Amino acid sequence: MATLFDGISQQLDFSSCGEEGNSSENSSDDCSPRIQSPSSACRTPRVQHQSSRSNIISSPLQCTSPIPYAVWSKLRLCDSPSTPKSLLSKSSHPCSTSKINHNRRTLRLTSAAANLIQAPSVNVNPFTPDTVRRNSQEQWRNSCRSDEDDDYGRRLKHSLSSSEEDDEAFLPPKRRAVQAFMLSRYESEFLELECIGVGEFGAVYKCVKRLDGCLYAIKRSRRPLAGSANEQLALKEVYAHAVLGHHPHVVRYYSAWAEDDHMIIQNEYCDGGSLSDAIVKKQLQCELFSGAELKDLLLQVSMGLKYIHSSGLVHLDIKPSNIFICQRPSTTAAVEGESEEEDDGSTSAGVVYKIGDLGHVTSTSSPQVEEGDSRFLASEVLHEDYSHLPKADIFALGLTVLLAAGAPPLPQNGEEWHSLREGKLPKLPQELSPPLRDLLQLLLDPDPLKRPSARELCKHTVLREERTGRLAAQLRRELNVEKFRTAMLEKELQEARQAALSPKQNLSLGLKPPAKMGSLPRTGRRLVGRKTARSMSFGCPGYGV
Ligand SMILES: Nc1ncnc2c1ncn2[C@@H]1O[C@H](COP(=O)(O)OP(=O)(O)OP(=O)(O)O)[C@@H](O)[C@H]1O
Ligand SMILES: [Mg+2]
Repeated sequence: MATLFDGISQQLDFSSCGEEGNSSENSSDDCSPRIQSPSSACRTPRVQHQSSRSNIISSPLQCTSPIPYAVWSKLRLCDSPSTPKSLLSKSSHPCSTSKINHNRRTLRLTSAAANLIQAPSVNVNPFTPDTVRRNSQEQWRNSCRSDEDDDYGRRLKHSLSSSEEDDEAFLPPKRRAVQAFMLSRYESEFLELECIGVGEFGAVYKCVKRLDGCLYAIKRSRRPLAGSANEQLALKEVYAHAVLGHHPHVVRYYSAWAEDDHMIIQNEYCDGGSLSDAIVKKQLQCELFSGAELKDLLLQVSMGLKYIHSSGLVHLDIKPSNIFICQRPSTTAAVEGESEEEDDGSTSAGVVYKIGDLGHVTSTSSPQVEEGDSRFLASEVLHEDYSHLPKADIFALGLTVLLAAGAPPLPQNGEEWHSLREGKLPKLPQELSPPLRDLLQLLLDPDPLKRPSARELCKHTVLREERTGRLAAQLRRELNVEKFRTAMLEKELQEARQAALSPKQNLSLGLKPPAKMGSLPRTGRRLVGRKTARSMSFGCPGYGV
């Protein structure tokens, strides 16, 4: 088995993706202005052998237990008693009907055969907001065009011809024929639109799911996983997502599976990119996050952390490139799932921050610490004191907010690194309000016990005052509307009383009886045809009949 993987890994060439040697040194969390075109920087690492190894991973009860090699092996479909057989039998069907013989030449795809393996087209979800659909349409068209241009067939042809020798060495001809006509789950279920990011662990692609027509972020491990440290990280990420469930400030997880010895994770697509991207963008525009925006960021991420910590887990890799942004339409009400205590739904900036990249998550009770980015590492964790791990996340959050406030790139080690851990804040290009500055100072306190917990941050007056002010303004507006409505009702009531006193007089004058009390139209309430659907059948100009 090991030899087979060696063979396969040699064929999976990611060197053109700009991913090799992507250490934290050149990671985007430096937030130094640099423009990177992800699509040019990373060409899609296509799976060259579309093997039957594809499986959904179930989360174990103990999410941070060590994962032995044997567990990973079980994830492979070839070894699984159920899925592989069904997949293989499905995939072998077109092979047997098209009578592919095992001669090397006939393995090359004819256009007819390429049609057989054509991936299904993409459904359009009628519930997708128009803006999302419009933005994606162009990308879909481009992707479809390249598919139509036989790009996919060409890729498969190439993969088949370039890997023939390896196939010869490792696979019996019959299986090779079956594999040639297998579509990976990734290819058959998703249409890849673009590469949106490359991290230490994997590359992330913006994809549309063919079935539901919605956008997803699909993360694919860069290197084959078997037996590697990445295997642990990949599984940790999946376990953590599965255990955590849904929270508005944690990137939502949909599914994960192993494919060709690579882990694939399907997550919610965050249309605003990462906080790191947002910081770079601001720098390029010579702008800074305002005090209110910084407080909003701090509060929202604290809410996500509060949820993670209350589940007995810690993130251990909080940094700008692991915080994602979703643009929230201004009309949207409270974020689903947030309690009133936490969020009144009046987020000023119209963005929702979400914690993502759960590859370093571990449990607080039996921690297995895989240190994250050293620039954000709390001193106590470096010294292997794991007794206050949630406070390490708070420390990293403090540095993250400082970067958003315009702090220079963080040191990886050396004197400056230590000085930050002694509570010396870096110089900022803007003057923060004293309460916010003091709060950030507290987040970076060398003593983890002095740092506030995520729960405390969620209730902190410095962070909540913005929201409280906005909430008060909103309540004032609503109160004015209600006052106006009451005044109208009182007027109506007065008219009704008058009419009741002299009904005969009204009749003799030919006046209509007054409207019933309380008949004042309320917002969004229809008085006529309430039970029927709205229609425009009056031939009004401007409306199609
Ligand atoms: N859900 C998402 N929505 C939008 N963009 C995303 C999403 N997930 C990841 N990205 C983009 O991909 C980049 C890398 O993602 P991620 O942090 O999950 O990978 P990683 O390999 O674990 O990174 P690292 O270990 O360097 O932190 C992010 O910085 C971001 O630009
Ligand atoms: Mg990351």
